[in-house]
Amino acid sequence: MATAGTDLSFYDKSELPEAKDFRIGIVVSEWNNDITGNLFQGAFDALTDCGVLKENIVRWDVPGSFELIYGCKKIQESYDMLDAVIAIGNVIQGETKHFDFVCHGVTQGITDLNVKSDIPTIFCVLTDNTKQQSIDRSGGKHGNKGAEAAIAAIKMAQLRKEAKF
Ligand SMILES: Nc1c(NC[C@H](O)[C@H](O)[C@H](O)CO)[nH]c(=O)[nH]c1=O
Ligand SMILES: CC(=O)[C@@H](O)COP(=O)(O)O
Repeated sequence: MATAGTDLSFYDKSELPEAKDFRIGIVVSEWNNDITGNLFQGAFDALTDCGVLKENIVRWDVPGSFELIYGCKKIQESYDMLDAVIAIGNVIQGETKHFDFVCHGVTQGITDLNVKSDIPTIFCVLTDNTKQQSIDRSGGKHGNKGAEAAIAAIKMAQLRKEAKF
């Protein structure tokens, strides 16, 4: 099922766990910062709407999506009590194959983090053919993928919490 026809911002709070004690790290790429800024705001607003305290959300910025890998690794090492991390980026196809390598690299890197780390890292990286597709998915007609990522972060933090017992 494609994003088209869905609302990335939709969630039902009644279906979500208590989130007031969760601590969330958010690493944001500066490339296409108009888009990533909207994704961050969507994530932040959804997290706080679902009960996460503002003081329990920490944001780090990195130059580009490829640096999300290192940033997400280091934020986990720097704050040893995080319950989930959200990686926010926006990669848009240019003239060359660089898009393919950045997207593959970020995907593999964040996958590796989820394998090696005890803290879930949520993949909130838009990999779009056009700027309009990115606009549509960061608060436009398809909603905000940042909100979707926030809900995933809460659910995975709860899964991790329950898995400890
Ligand atoms: N073209 C985009 C990039 N490119 C930069 C890389 O992510 C990386 O910062 C650079 O190769 C240095 O290591 N990054 C994006 O996030 N989005 C793009 O569209
Ligand atoms: C994803 C990228 O690095 C890309 O946007 C850069 O553009 P170009 O392929 O034209 O160099």
